[in-house]
Amino acid sequence: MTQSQTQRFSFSLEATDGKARSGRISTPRGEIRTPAFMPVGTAATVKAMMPESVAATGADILLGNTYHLMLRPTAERIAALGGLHKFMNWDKPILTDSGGFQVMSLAGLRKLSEEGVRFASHVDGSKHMLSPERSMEIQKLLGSDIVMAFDECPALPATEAEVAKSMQLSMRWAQRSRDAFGDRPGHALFGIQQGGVTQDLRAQSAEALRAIEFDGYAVGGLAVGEGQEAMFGVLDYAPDMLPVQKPRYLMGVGKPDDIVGAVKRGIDMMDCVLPSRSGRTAQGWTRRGQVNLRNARHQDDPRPLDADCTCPCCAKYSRAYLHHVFRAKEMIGGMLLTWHNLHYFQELMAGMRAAIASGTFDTWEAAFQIEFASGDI
Ligand SMILES: Nc1cc(N)c2c(=O)[nH][nH]c(=O)c2c1
Ligand SMILES: [Zn+2]
Repeated sequence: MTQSQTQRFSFSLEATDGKARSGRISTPRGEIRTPAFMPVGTAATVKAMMPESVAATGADILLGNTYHLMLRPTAERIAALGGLHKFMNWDKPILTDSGGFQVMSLAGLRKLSEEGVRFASHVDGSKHMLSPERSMEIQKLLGSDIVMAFDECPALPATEAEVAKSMQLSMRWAQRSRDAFGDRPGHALFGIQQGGVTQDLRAQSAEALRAIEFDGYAVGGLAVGEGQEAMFGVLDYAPDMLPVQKPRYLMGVGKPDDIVGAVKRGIDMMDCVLPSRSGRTAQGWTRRGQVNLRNARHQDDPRPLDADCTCPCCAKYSRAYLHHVFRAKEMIGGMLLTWHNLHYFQELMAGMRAAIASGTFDTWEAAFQIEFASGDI
């Protein structure tokens, strides 16, 4: 039986180097090499990219947003059309978030209660209810391979008492998510650790999640404006509170240096809109830092964005061309630069996986930090 025909969800830890880990997640729809970066496919598309192009960048898995898909075209319609993989022509693994985070950040008229969140759609104002049970139902209808528990991520600033109350609600919702998810061979349910920047609350959350038992564990409540130093401060201890043999997923991260720092601290999976959102706004990410292609300095530059990059954008198009098409508001600008950014993020992950496997992560990281900070682009 080939790996892709496995009927179970499993994680094998293959190498460690300090706290950094490399491994493989096996799912019925294929393997996920870790550490892994997940492009965000919000409304059943990674914006400006064909699915084949997303796969060509090296992505083994992508993320779908439950909040957006439940509102439009609805989970029931996607299920009737064969599920999210068929609907968006992506046959590799998909992780869906629970919708809770986006309801609180995007929806109108939100009312939070023990039951869940009542809200008005940002699309048409229609009224909806999202609960642990409804979130599990939606993610099952979508057919996602990795389902996220329904949680509440407190907005900053928040007092420790508010963070504690929110975390305790999320742990009750985690149990309800587990109960509603049921037994679905080949599909995984991940719990989400909360607790803000308070170590004791993080420990209480980890203990509660371990008692419920999940197939993987996310570190939530970060990348919400706390800043890199505070985020790393939490990551210095929070991943260690989670089961060693299960995947650890840091939600919503991040810039390349955030990602490297998270992997260094034991994170296996991440997702972020940054590379695709940046690609549409003329912001290129490279091994030597970030570059704004709308800047006039590029208008006569025949060089590729990154001469060391093997993506189709850098292979065939100049900075001058990218500058022009962004200035002219041509669609191809976003297409090319999104492809480059996603390619670079996957190259970053591949570099870390190889460095961890060969026990040279510290050397690799030191070289990354010097080059990334150089700004020589
Ligand atoms: N930065 C974050 C991004 C996210 N999508 C989430 C989430 O979906 N749930 N819970 C979280 O704490 C969270 C944090
Ligand atoms: Zn490139």
